[in-house]
Amino acid sequence: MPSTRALLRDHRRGVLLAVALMLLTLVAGVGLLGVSGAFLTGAALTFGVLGSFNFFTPSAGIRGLTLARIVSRYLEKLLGHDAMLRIARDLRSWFFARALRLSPAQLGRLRTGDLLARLLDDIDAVDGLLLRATGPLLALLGVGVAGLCIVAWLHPPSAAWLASIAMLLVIVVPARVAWLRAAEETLRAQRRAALRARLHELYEGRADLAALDATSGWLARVDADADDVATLERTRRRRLADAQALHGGIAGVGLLGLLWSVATGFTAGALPAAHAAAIFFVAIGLFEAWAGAGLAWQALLAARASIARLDAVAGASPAVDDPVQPVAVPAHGALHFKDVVFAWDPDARPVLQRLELSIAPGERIAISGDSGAGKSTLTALLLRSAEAQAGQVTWAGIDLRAMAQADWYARIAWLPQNAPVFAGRVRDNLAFGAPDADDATLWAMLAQVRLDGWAERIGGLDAWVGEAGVTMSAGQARRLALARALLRDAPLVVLDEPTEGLDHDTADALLRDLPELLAGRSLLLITHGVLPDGLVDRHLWLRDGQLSETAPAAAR
Ligand SMILES: Nc1ncnc2c1ncn2[C@@H]1O[C@H](COP(=O)(O)OP(=O)(O)OP(=O)(O)O)[C@@H](O)[C@H]1O
Repeated sequence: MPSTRALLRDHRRGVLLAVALMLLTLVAGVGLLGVSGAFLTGAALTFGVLGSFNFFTPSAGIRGLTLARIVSRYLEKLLGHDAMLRIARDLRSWFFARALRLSPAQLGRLRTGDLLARLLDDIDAVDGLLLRATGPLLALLGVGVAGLCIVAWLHPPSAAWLASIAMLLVIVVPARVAWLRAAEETLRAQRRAALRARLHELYEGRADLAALDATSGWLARVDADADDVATLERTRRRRLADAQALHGGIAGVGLLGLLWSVATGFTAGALPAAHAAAIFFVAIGLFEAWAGAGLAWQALLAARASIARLDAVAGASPAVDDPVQPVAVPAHGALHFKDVVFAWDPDARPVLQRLELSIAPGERIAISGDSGAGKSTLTALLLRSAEAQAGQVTWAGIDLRAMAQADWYARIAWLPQNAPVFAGRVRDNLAFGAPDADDATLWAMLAQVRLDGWAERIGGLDAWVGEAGVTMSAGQARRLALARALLRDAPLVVLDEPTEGLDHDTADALLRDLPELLAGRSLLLITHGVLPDGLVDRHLWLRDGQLSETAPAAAR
């Protein structure tokens, strides 16, 4: 799906139906006014001369138009909301899926709150584009053309006057609310996103901000952001109110002119009284309907600004893409980094420089190195969230770039540095690793990571753990994430600092148990710690972008 507009086009049938009903409602409303006006005037003028006025045709018309208006309004709301909700649903899942293709580094350039604003505010502005903006504008045009045709048929001079007033409204109203305001709408969307991002960061960092006594400073920034948004909203509302006032003024003058025009026609004998009244009331109906144009213009502008924001994320090319015809990924194999060069920034010094690494099936390797040496970068290449500028990474002799990402992930059990604990049951947190594992397997794994006592205490596999593991210690959260990774039946296990947050004895015991937990699978262990004898076959050190078997003097 290439763009937001393309997705909207997919819903055109439902939207067109709703817009047609919108038009029918407007036409019925304006027609009702015209026919009622003509009917009452005709009836009043023939009062007492029964039989000289046809009551039946207009009263049937009134009943028909009233009914048509009620039914079409009901159906318009029903179908319109249905179409809008479908668009919102599809837009959200489409945007989410498109954003997920981007690498963590690409997404990391956006603030989470900004991403959230795109997912909520911008999609809110766009899902109603067709039914709050373009649809109403088309319907207003349609009812205008229909009304003018009827008036032209009854009395051409009045139609000419009405058309001139309509032209004036078409120029004045958008000029006040919409013309040259695109940049302001973009700014408004950005400010709203900034406010949401600031609030999100306040929530996420609330404990640190409180501990540093910085909450009030942060709240002041939230207030400043909120003021910015409020100022822009006020300006927008003022413009809309101005446009409505202009509309009211022009419509008033238009109606006076029209009164004069129909009165002249009537006195000249060119226009029957009932027709004069019909023209006058049709014009009232049209002006009332056209009063909605300002809001529709504003909605159109806001939606366009939001479409640009959505497409900026959804249209971005992922740093790493799947090949057109992916190669099947063998279930077992050796992993090779061959002559790999990688820099996060093309102008910066490469983090990895002609790096060589091979892990044979079942081999266990540890990699250590100073902070910032490039250990996580190495796992990023392994996980294909970044692409090497030179050299290649292969599995069973096949370049990872020839594989579909999802197929390759099926071969890896990965424990990242900041592995999350999800709000849910203990069972849910483990099930990501092995959706089909039975309770006995889950308990056995909990015992192996020494979490069985904790799980029993809190109520077993169905006990609830709070978001981000708030009900757990850091070490428990780490072990739960480790259990999740180890439960995954994959030939290559990649553990980034598995013992971080654990006390020395627990860490040591866990590492000693690791060979048994691996059960013959390959291991790439990133660690700063001291390893028990026999855990790994080779311990490598990452320095200056290359791996060596020689430990730095400080580590010996
Ligand atoms: N997404 C990124 N964008 C730009 N630079 C990055 C990115 N990730 C890491 N770097 C840079 O690459 C270098 C290596 O970082 P990396 O995280 O791989 O080190 P590390 O060895 O894992 O460190 P630590 O032991 O502290 O986790 C650092 O200089 C870091 O600033």
